[in-house]
Amino acid sequence: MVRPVVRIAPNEVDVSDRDAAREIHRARGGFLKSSFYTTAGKVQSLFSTTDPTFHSNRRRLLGPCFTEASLSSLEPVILERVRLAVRKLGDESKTTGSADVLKWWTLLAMDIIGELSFGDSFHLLEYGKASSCPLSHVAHARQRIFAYNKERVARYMQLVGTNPDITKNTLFTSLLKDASSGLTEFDLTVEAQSYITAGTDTTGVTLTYLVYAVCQDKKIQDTLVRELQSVPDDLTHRDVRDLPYLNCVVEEALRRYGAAPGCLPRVVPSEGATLAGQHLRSGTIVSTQAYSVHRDPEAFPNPEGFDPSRWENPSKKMKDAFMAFGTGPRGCIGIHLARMELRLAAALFFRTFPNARISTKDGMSDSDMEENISFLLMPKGHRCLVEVG
Ligand code: HEM
Repeated sequence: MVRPVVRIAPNEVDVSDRDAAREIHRARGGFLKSSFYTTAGKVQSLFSTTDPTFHSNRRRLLGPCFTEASLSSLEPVILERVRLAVRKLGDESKTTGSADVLKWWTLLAMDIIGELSFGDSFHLLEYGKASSCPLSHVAHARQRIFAYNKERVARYMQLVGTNPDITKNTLFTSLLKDASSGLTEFDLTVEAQSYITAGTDTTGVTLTYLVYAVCQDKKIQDTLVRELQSVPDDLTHRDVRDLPYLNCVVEEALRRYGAAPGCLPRVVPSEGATLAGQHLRSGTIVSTQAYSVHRDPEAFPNPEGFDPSRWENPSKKMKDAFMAFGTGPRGCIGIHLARMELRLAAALFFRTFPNARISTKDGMSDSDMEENISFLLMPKGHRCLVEVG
């Protein structure tokens, strides 16, 4: 029997029960983010803050920028980047015999979030790599990156100030035009930086495993390709948003390979709590993980399998157990953006390359795709080579 509450440190338990997970993450449940999220220098962002008042104020300001309606005005930018990524990986496959989808999807996600934040992409897809631009040493050069992003935010703020009508829309445009938002250049830089961190590898890696999993199963690939034949070559999000099988593939990729499967630590509130029948003292750290909840065999029979058809008619148990984007008020603000990117990129990829297959060139094998999980998921080999010809 799987135990739903397991002690993993003197003051920390892992919780894998889906109802307990909902209880921990629900609105006004009182389980705040733990100090795990506190950043060096204690600069607070929507993502990192542990203060519920700061969080609800910031979410109220930033949330409306991420609705499906707001994102639809940004779709041309996203679509242009997705088309470029698919073209570039096709070119790479033609020239070298295979293309690394992990690389291209990561550059794609970073370019998109850069352009949506600053009104200008990082142009990483044009470079074909991240190492020749100032964002290369993410772990070692936080301050340099912050200064770089601050300058880009300042440039964009100046543009909005001098020429509001012809300035490209970004995620921040409405906030900049509304002086009452009170967000400063510093605040916007902090948020943009956290979007880049939260929205790049997550989307790039999920998309990579989606391609990998579909290419592993001919029946799934054929079904998806057949459905995509109904949409035009110059497809837009409207053409693919409600495609039933594509959406099943995206949901199953998020369930099985969502790139944030690790612990989301929270603190038990002052009155203590009983979770899955276990009483926990105030201050205990409780961590849920999508990894285990997504493998609950009661909700997802044959949980290790990749089976998009399970989403054709999802049960309440499945919906309750799904937490690829977290859940509740601290759930992912980028959920609609991520789903839009996943649908567009998966659709355009399999529409353009219906015969795509995982390469065996340069020693590429399933062991490259073994799942390395810390907070995020990353394929062990840091690559996923495909042949698309
Ligand atoms: C497939 C892609 C993505 C996955 C799997 C994902 C997953 C998650 C998860 C699990 C959380 C909750 C984290 C926690 O409780 O510790 C979260 C929060 C967040 N995500 Fe995402 N994310 C994705 C894409 C994005 C994108 C594209 C953005 C771009 C802005 C983004 C921005 C954020 C932010 C700012 C938060 C914090 C929200 C808050 O606390 O109010 N994510 N995401």
